[in-house]
Amino acid sequence: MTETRETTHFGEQTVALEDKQGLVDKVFHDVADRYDLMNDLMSMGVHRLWKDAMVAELAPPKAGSRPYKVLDMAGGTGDIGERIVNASLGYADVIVSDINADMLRVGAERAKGWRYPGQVRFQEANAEELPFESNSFDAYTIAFGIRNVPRIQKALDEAHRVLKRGGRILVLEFSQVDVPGFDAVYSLYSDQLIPPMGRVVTGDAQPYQYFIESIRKFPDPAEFSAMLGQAGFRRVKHQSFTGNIATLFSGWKL
Ligand SMILES: C[S@@+](CC[C@H](N)C(=O)[O-])C[C@H]1O[C@@H](n2cnc3c(N)ncnc32)[C@H](O)[C@@H]1O
Repeated sequence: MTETRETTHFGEQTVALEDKQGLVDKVFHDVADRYDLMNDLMSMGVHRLWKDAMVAELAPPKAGSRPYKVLDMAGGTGDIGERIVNASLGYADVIVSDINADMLRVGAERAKGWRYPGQVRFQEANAEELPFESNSFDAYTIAFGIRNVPRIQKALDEAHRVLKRGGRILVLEFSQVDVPGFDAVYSLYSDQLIPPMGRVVTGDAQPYQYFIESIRKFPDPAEFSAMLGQAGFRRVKHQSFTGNIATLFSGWKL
């Protein structure tokens, strides 16, 4: 009898579901030290505007009678965590959590120069199995992280579990560009320029080949919104940025 193993995609490749995380971890291990520089180069700095827009949508409080706790999952080098704390003028308590210790190491180093370094904690964790108590966070954010997680639905279920009632999830992710005219230019840029740029900056084109391919495999906004609904989130909505290059999803645990 032949055993059938569950498969998924790693970029354009089909891989066993249990192998994907190791492959993803290697990608981010390889690029960790150059990750922030590459983000600026690849997006020509625009990722900063999308991240600012995400944090503006969250609008974290600047004061209150109890702590405002945020889990920034797949938080990598801490861009979102820093922005949330700054937007709250140091009031928010943020855990930047990621499965990759190298990304967190770079983040912790960067945090030494931040305005409110004491308000951000870095903690290694897998989005699929969070080591946090149920009903413990006011907000859960994840930027450009969810498409890398092998079992996306499991991660969304976990996000719902750890949020308090009344808590909010925000997911920022790349999407398929389908604006006539712009889609061809964007495809050309993604396929022809980003991997070679990755080779020059990080010494390896492969991780950036994976980044491009993984964007193409990510569910479209309607499908992903349905997954948020399946996890229990309500009032799910999304907005697109820069000709649909990125999409911000929002949902509430009611
Ligand atoms: C493209 S980076 C995004 C980093 C950061 N949020 C940002 O916007 O710059 C994706 C991150 O997802 C993390 N990641 C991948 N799989 C994960 C998982 N199962 N659990 C937690 N983090 C994961 C990677 O280690 C990586 O740091």
